Amino acid sequence: MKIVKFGGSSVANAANILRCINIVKNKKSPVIVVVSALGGVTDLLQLAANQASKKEEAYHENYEVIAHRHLDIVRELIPVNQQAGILSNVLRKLNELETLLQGVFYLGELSLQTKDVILSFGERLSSFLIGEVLIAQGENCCSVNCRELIKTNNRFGKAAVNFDVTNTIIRQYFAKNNCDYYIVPGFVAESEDKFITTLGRGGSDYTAAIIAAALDLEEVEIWTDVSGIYTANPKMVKQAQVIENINFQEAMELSHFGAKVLYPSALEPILPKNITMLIKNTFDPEAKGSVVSNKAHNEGCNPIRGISNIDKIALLTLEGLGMVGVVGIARRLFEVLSHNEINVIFITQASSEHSICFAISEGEAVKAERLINEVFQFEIQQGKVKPIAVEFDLSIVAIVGDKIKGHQGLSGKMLSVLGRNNVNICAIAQGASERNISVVISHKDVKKALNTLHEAFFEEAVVQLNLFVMGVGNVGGKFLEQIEHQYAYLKNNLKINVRVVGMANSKKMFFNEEGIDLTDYKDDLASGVPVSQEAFLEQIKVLNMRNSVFVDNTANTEVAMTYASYLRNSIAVVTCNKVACSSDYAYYKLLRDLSRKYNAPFLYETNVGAGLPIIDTLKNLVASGDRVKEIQAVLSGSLNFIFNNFDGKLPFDQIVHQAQVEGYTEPNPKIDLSGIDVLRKLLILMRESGYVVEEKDIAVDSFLPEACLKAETVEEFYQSMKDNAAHFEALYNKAQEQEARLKFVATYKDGSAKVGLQFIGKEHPFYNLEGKDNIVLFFTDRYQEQPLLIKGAGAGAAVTASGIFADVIRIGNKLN
Ligand SMILES: NC(=O)C1=CN([C@@H]2O[C@H](COP(=O)(O)OP(=O)(O)OC[C@H]3O[C@@H](n4cnc5c(N)ncnc54)[C@H](O)[C@@H]3O)[C@@H](O)[C@H]2O)C=CC1
Ligand SMILES: N[C@@H](CC=O)C(=O)O
Repeated sequence: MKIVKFGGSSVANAANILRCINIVKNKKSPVIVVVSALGGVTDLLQLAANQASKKEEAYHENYEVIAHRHLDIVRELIPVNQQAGILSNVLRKLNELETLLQGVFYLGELSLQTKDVILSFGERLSSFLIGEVLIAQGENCCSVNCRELIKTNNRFGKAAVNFDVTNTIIRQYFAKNNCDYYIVPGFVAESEDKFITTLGRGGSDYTAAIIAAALDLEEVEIWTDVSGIYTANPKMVKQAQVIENINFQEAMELSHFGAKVLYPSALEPILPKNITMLIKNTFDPEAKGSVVSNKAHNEGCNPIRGISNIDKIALLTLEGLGMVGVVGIARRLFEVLSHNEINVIFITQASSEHSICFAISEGEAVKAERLINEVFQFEIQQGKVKPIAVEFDLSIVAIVGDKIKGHQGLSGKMLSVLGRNNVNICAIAQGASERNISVVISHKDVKKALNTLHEAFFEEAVVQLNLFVMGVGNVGGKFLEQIEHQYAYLKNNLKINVRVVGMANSKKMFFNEEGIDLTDYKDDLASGVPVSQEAFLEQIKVLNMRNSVFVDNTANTEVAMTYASYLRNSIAVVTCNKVACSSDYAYYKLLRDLSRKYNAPFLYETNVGAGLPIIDTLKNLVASGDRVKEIQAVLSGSLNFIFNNFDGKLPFDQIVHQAQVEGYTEPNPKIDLSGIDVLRKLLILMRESGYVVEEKDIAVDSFLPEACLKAETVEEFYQSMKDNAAHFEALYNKAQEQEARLKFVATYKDGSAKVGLQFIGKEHPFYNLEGKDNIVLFFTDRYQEQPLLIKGAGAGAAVTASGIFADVIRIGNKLN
């Protein structure tokens, strides 16, 4: 004999019922088929009953929906010539239901006992219909009256089964009947006083388990709408996988903590008898499913079997100095909850006994608050205990596994991955069984927490980075191109999965939680919504994704001023925009402090020398105790390019334009030519060397004529260069006369810093600096005679983008 149980979604409509019948008929008979109510009907019955008890006429509309759903199934699945008798039976049951609801409406009262009768109609109707469909198909099928089979006490709503009586009745029933199929309504039972009772949440699974245990069957099949118990809720975690084998305790723990595939009560009868439970998908019968058994599973070495969550939780804290060492506080607290049937999901108590903290379902929090404050009224008046504190909008997330107890560092790992992603933990508990570690967190963080933990415990090999890219121009565009090109390499070789989730330019912003397709992001971006810095950050906060990185590829001050908000939300910042690090020292310091405080990387390697490893090298020098005493550098790729190419033949402004077209200048080339860009870079190098300096501490010796300096727009700037062509020619000629080359040099020595154009002679190491190259010489305590020298291409979209890319990979490597 076999036993299978179909959940509500499996029997939600005619098509699904036929699927179930197909599954059943593929099994060797006899088969006991336990069914739930049609999907959604129990909720509708509950709603209608509540509405009726509040004298809301709307209950009738819900009743009508219930009636039609069942009548439709008769019409769709029973041949017309056989419908009459079945329809009249269904209508009789529906009339009974309607009369009951009317009674509740007139009385304005709904007892638990009446509610059980109303709810029982769901399973009674579904089982009757499914039995009749099988009979109509010519099968030898018995419809079992579950009230005769399962006997309980009178605790309506969640009756306790009398196993002695029930087991005997079940054995006798199946011994004396000889059907191929037995259709049993789940969830419903009868008290010894002959009242209808129900078995509580997950009652149909429980019914199947009770029958399987009574008959000593080998296995119970639970057919549902998912392919088994997953490592996490697959609706929240895309990478969740089915757990093919799991033991009873782990399954119990996971289901207690919200894995809704089965309810812990369903395991109780089968656990002592070692009956296996198989969880299968009605909509994918070929999928393997999950086997729940009493076997220990040692395959692999992952001590965590799954991660689950319970939402809509409230956390209540009773605290006060008057609690310390006083016997009976906990008893009084939990007694009042128990007397009022308030289920406690999670408890933790500080060893100081100064407070007890526990979690219950949010819907019961207001009632619990009132009851507890009444119980402790005296202590509260005396100031010994504070009125109970209630926090709403919380969830519990638990990691579960039998082998947790044998592994060190799992709670540390759990807390650190959550902390790194800015998930605040309100309370922590590790069950005495050490089979789970659970934390209470804000509901808004649940998805992120589940994904982060899943990544850490199940996908350790690959870390996911979620990028939000501001600025997709010259540099930003190349950056996206490089990501697209390197995506597979990063995933396969570095185990970093880079996904661009949001992007913006100065007009529009666009988000796609699944990752933007970088092959044609331009259309997506054009279809986006108007950008604002606040809205961009807000959307990132709403998405609340793990390992989020904000990448600034603009030259914009407003954008630079948002970094603090990102870091405060534990969102890493990578930037090639020099404005933030060269603004007030206080802001630069704040950003570095926030980065440390919120464990959110703040990386800006490309601020000096584009893709050259200048800042990282400097950081390492300083961190290892070296001291920078002198800096000599050519830090402008565009100016180096311009003076290398200006030979007095082509006008100066045309060479500048060429540098801009090649992508070496700032969006506004005046920033380069006025020396501001180089000043910013020197300022950043000095700050990275440990000096507290401001912009005003660096002297700028500009080579631009007054008119160029006064130009307000890019067009005006070009015009002014054209107008002053003679000035630039004169500079060139003077250099020629001195057999020198023009280089825009940045220097720092003995507390004095300056930037300006210099005539560099042949003997100088800067003389042969080619194209758009940069060079920097660091004279330090350790590099006294021979400076540390870094040289190479210092401007250009591709090299800059690769510098930004390197910063992003640094973040990924740190997480891996
Ligand atoms: N070109 C180079 O060699 C190097 C450039 N950089 C830096 O790269 C940054 C970008 O330079 P390019 O790509 O050449 O500039 P670009 O002008 O080509 O691109 C700037 C992008 O930022 C966007 N943007 C501007 N203001 C914005 C705002 N308020 N909100 C949203 N988006 C905004 C623009 O729409 C555009 O997509 C600059 O900060 C520059 O200093 C750094 C190192 C080297
Ligand atoms: N405009 C800059 C580019 C890099 O910062 C330069 O010319 O060096």
